[in-house]
Amino acid sequence: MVNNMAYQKERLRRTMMFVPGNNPGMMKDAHLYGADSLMFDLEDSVKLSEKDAARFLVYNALTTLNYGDVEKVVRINPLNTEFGKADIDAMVKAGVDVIRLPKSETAEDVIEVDKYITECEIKYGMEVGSTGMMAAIESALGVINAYSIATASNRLIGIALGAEDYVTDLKTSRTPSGIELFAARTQIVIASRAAGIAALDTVFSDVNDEDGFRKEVQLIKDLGFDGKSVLNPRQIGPVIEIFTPTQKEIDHAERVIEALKEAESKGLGVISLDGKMIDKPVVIRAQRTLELAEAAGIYNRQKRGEN
Ligand SMILES: CC(=O)SCCNC(=O)CCNC(=O)[C@H](O)C(C)(C)COP(=O)(O)OP(=O)(O)OC[C@H]1O[C@@H](n2cnc3c(N)ncnc32)[C@H](O)[C@@H]1OP(=O)(O)O
Ligand SMILES: O=C([O-])CC(=O)C(=O)O
Ligand SMILES: [Mg+2]
Repeated sequence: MVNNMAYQKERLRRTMMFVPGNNPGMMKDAHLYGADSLMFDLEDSVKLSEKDAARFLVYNALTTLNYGDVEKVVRINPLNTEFGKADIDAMVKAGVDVIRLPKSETAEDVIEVDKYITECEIKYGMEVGSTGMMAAIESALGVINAYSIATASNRLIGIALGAEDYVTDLKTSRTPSGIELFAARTQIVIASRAAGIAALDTVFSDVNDEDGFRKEVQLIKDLGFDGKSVLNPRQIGPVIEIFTPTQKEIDHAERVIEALKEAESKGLGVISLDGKMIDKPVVIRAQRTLELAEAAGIYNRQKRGEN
């Protein structure tokens, strides 16, 4: 690994909205809906005859439109297609934040893309390492190799599940309970945590089924994911709502931290709050709740005397 500077790893990535790279109308307004990240797609939403035109459109969108603070991600075509290298070259040149590699199966897949990004950064006089990367895992082999994929490059900000391709590889299909994805989801979250990067869940295809969508979002939050890929602006609100700490959770987290301070002042390692034991892991979770609330703009730790 040659990169010496890594693209910003930590930031809110609750919602990453796919935007088809051949749809200028959607690209123009995509940042107005409140997604944390936009993922312009050059891969499976673009047919073969439009690959070059889509690359050109996304390049122009990235270099001429102002997407503000929204993170800009581009899903490229894999390097074993005739489009992969041209996609990387154009997106690095455009100054994209993150390149998403679909269908990552091995660490070598990631390393190959990392190396080509480095070549392009040098070619365009950019700082090596300034382009981030994420790897989508969409096959049984990818799931087996999740940890080696997640640790293959310093550029990686996260790994993601691509469930439509994954269930096809598994010779099954998606069900309302999501049982067929349980092992892959768990493996991806564990691998991402062990690697110190984010875990992003896959799309939910029925954009009109809000109840089913909410159930899935709650499930993936409980499993430990940081966020979810979404297909439609209507899916952004429910994810943000479910991933943002409630006032009750914030109040409880503050009381936990107060209880810790009290325990410390008394020279105790463990203290009870409402009859429940408060020890170090509970305090770490409370701190994370406050960090997430602060990142979501609904809490100010400094103002509340926390740090
Ligand atoms: C397995 C995979 O690889 S999945 C990844 C690839 N797939 C994609 O990228 C698909 C992205 N999503 C879409 O194309 C669409 O949202 C669909 C096809 C799912 C649904 O389309 P519609 O029912 O027409 O959407 P809907 O009526 O809710 O659109 C409302 C508005 O949101 C806009 N919009 C919808 N989806 C998106 C999007 N993904 N990005 C930006 N804008 C969008 C529409 O342009 C429309 O704008 P307007 O009111 O200014 O005309
Ligand atoms: O990455 C995603 O969520 C969409 C995708 O390509 C898949 O499900 O195969
Ligand atoms: Mg896919």
